[in-house]
Amino acid sequence: MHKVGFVGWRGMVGSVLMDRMRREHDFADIEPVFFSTSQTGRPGPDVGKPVAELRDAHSIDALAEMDIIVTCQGGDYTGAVYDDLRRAGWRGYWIDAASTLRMADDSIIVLDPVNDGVIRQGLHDGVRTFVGGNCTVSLMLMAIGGLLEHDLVEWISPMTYQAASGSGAQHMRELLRQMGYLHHAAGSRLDDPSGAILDIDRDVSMALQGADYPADHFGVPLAGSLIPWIDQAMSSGQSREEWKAGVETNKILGRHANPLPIDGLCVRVGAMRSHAQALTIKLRRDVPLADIEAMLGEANDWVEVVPNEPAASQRQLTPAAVSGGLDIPVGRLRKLAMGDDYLSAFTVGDQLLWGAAEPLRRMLRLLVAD
Ligand SMILES: NC(=O)C1=CN([C@@H]2O[C@H](COP(=O)(O)OP(=O)(O)OC[C@H]3O[C@@H](n4cnc5c(N)ncnc54)[C@H](OP(=O)(O)O)[C@@H]3O)[C@@H](O)[C@H]2O)C=CC1
Ligand SMILES: N[C@@H](CC(=O)OP(=O)(O)O)C(=O)O
Repeated sequence: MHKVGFVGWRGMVGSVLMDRMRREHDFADIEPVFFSTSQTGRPGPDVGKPVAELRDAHSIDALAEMDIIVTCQGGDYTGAVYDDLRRAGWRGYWIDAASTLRMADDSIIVLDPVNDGVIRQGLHDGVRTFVGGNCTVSLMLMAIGGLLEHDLVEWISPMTYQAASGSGAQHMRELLRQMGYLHHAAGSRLDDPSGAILDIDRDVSMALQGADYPADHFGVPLAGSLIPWIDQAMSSGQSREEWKAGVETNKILGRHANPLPIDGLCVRVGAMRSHAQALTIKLRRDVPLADIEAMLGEANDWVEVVPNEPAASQRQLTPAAVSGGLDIPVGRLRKLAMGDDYLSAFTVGDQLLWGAAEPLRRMLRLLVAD
């Protein structure tokens, strides 16, 4: 049985991964060993079988005993141990949620419903480092994999609406505090439907702009507003999150020689969990909408084509509808006024599942099954 070390299992992505693995009975087929950067010696989690106490996640010797390491601990941790572990001669498989190693020459970005062939070729070639993709990239590819499979895409411009959960647990808490703060600013006037809305609006606007607005983590208001920048600035004028869309998509698809142009804007909105994105897709040729819908729906077991109708869009194409599940709805499909080879799409997915934990879980299963 493979000895599998887990690091970062109690964080947000890690907890979702543990939950999925328990549900799918994945622990039955491995010998799990749990590590911590802060709680060495404490009891391990309940995974339905006895596990040893937590080991030190910074001990290269302890890590080197593993056949496979799965880490959801974050980029700083990967940066702190990965090179030392490899230099110590470790030849095991490293499966990582962090972005640190994504663009390394000797790593593969995993999203097997889209790039199973790339992953299997990599395994055959001796690749030992497998990294989950950026959440919006993975969710976009799950949604429009059908068009890419049929080589129908000339370029894509994604405009994202990313949830607070993409920034981590403390940011989710802060979003709720911000919502509560604004509700409090409106006060009991909310109970009077005939009251003057502009009075409420004035006080809420003052609260939004006031010095006491709770924004320690985001730095600026998210509830009642939005944030049109995610991650660091690049010299290209893109945010790093926007840069990832192009480079990661092309690496996932194995399109090194002939990369697809993919570029747009990434925006944080006041959704709790689950990212949405609007896509403008330039097709290589005019294809009837019914054919496009059929290709999208057949691409994998999780994508669901939503009819371009008000009620279905409002009910099914929202963060609230998909959070906690693996479904990837895609809708608002129509040809744009620019021409019949311009397609619009809107898609949403739980970024902690297909956007983070699920591709790692499936990579682990692939290694264990081999
Ligand atoms: N959030 C997201 O949507 C996505 C995140 N990722 C990537 O995944 C990695 C991990 O992200 P995320 O899960 O958000 O990180 P978290 O901050 O939720 O967890 C990381 C680690 O923090 C430590 N920790 C300290 N205090 C607590 C606490 N009170 N509860 C739980 N853990 C605590 C734990 O380590 P220990 O047990 O060692 O103390 C934990 O493993 C990052 O590289 C991120 O970029 C990738 C895709 C999406
Ligand atoms: N940056 C994403 C979450 C994330 O962690 O992305 P990455 O794994 O590419 O760093 C967000 O803020 O929504």
